[in-house]
Amino acid sequence: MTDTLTLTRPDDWHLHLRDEAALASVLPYTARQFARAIVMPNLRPPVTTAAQAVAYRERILAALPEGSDFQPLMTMYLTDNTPPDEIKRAKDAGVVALKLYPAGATTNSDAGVTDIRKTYATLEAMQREGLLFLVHGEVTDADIDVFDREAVFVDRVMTPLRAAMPELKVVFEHITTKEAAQYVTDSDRFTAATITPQHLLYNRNAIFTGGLRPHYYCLPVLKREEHRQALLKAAASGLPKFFLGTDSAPHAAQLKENSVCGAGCFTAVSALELYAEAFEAIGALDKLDAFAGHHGPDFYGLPRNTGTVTIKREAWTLPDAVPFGEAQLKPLRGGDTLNWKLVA
Ligand SMILES: NC(=O)N[C@@H](CC(=O)O)C(=O)O
Ligand SMILES: [Zn+2]
Ligand SMILES: [Zn+2]
Repeated sequence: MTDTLTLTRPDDWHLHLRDEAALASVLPYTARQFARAIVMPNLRPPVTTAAQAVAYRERILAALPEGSDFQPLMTMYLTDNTPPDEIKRAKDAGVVALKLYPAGATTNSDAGVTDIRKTYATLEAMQREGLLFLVHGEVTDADIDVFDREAVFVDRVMTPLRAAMPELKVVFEHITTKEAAQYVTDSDRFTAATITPQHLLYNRNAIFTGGLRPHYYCLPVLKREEHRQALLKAAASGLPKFFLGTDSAPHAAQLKENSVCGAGCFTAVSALELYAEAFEAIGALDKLDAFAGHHGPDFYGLPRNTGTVTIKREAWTLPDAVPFGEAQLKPLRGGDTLNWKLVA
């Protein structure tokens, strides 16, 4: 049995840091585990311009713990009206990607895209400039069952998008279904996907175990077991198109434990440990290093990190709650004992 695992220092390719006091509360957890992270732009108001992305990066750097060399990788929120000439400014400002939030699909997506064809001129500019396109892959039509929204997105949006923009690098974010896993597996080298720890560890029963469990509610929502199995297979396949993206998405506890519960699981405190648990359960710990530390930078065209981190088999209890500005934040699995621990 493996008891100590040394991994390439990993990056988180999908992360929500929020802003102000909330940012200051959650950033140290990620900066401790990861060298870099793709920072999502769904603030209120969203980060829609290069200038806003630069200002947000400054606020993140200012909130970092003393001595941290964590590097935020900035994204912008695509709208129906993002002008194509903003892409050149974005590139010059060091922005690496734009994010598609279909209007109404998830947390802070009201300003999102109503019809992707409206954005094609901007996507063409991204293809030219080499910026990546990150997609929340769910259709939002009220007549589509919530559990089918990702699979329908593959047919209605992904397939035509790939045909129209074949050399745009697209990351299908936080995939949750066998249809998405299959689509990405079969596609060419311009398409990749991130996978969260919760979608590797849980199926939709977790939301309903002994009562309604708001901390297991995120979007896209957890799916049936057959989908979880397909995601595990993809994550452990060794294919370079699948990589780590926690989608750690903090919401104050009082807004999760509420009559309307916000979507998002907060996993930043123990992200690597949760992935290790998922990979170990299928005997694939040897595949974790490339998933967490190689495939992401390779796809983004960035250098791999040179340092390492070590995780150990050691029982520890995840805190029930941590501060979140003035509020409290409940980590997924808070209060539980985890069997892997990041030690250095
Ligand atoms: N995943 C989630 O359930 N929530 C994310 C938004 C997102 O990534 O869709 C959030 O910002 O809270
Ligand atoms: Zn999303
Ligand atoms: Zn997200």
